[in-house]
Amino acid sequence: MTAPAKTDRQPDTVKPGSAGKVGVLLVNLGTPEGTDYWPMRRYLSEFLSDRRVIEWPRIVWYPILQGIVLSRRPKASGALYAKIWNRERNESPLRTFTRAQGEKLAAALSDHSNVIVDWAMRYGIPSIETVTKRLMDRGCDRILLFPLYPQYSATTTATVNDTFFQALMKMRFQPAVRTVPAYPAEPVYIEALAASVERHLAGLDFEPEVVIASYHGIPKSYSQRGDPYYEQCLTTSRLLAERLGWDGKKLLTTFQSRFGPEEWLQPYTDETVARLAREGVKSIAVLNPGFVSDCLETLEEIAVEAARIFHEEGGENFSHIPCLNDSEEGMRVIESLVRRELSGWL
Ligand SMILES: C=CC1=C(C)c2cc3[nH]c(cc4nc(cc5[nH]c(cc1n2)c(C)c5CCC(=O)O)C(CCC(=O)O)=C4C)c(C)c3C=C
Ligand SMILES: [Fe+2]
Ligand SMILES: [Fe+2]
Repeated sequence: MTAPAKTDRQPDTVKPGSAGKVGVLLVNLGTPEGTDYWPMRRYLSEFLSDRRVIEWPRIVWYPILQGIVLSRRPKASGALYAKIWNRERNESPLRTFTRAQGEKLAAALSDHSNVIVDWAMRYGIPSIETVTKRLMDRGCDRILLFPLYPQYSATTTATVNDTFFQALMKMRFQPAVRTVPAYPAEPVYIEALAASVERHLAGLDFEPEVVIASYHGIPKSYSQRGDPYYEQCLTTSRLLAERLGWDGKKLLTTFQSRFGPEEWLQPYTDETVARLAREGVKSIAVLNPGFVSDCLETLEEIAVEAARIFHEEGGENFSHIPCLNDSEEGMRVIESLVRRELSGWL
């Protein structure tokens, strides 16, 4: 009898499939590790080097990024992050909420012992690659990737997907994958937004004359070249207004957080807030339907800065309506989308 032939084939280091588990990977934008110059610079550098975010030719953009933006912005942005920092945990609110969403989703799916939930950040840590490998090391041979953006944009959803697939490109033995699509018109999302607005307004001691749905902006040129983000924001606002029984004068749609010299989606939130106050509107409320979690852009730019502008221009009552975060309604949205997209895998 001859001995079996020796082979030089080695098993892959990462072995999906050993336990037949299903991973759910929640991904949000990202956040700095601290508010000082260097952590801020590292974060902004990774973020603003992303070609999905800044589409300018590298030969034009890199000298501006390295020479101007990364010498000034880390300090300025760091001071803003410091205003909203979660000092108890020494981290940004975006990280705190994303972790809570992961933990609550894991608890909600505990009826399925083969599901593992984890979370990652597109910029900063934990990175998508690290957490994808961790899920596979824990036995996941299937992964559902959930970019936490209700409206699709190449600047957000696509760059999360790209980064996930880039991590997979390095693997010989890949897991099976699915991605959760954007959900601008999902009834469970519209209902959650409406319920959160109704509850928040019921707790105020004033009735806002106008409510603003303020979304993060993108350059107008991206929209003109086919990014569906603008239309998806308008869809969410239209369905929310219909559900609340409001007309287009009661619920306005605006865009915030513009960056750089280009024109961004309009109308701008800061200009709208100032105009309303100058026109004699005394009471407004602002919600951020495009943000799954409260973060710098909602807690500072809206709840602090937009409120300051409104008061400075003669407005009297301003209220920021929190994002869905890890609230019961917010978790209902995340859980129901995950359950739907896992169908056939559970
Ligand atoms: C420079 C271009 C930017 C584009 C395009 C952009 C799109 C975009 N961003 C979000 C969500 C978030 N952005 C956040 C912060 C943030 N965004 C930009 C720039 C662009 N965003 C910068 C430079 C920063 C950092 C802060 C600053 O220096 O101003 C955040 C908050 C992160 C946190 O830790 O709190 C979120 C969330 C969306 C949804 C979007 C396009 C649809
Ligand atoms: Fe942004
Ligand atoms: Fe901002």
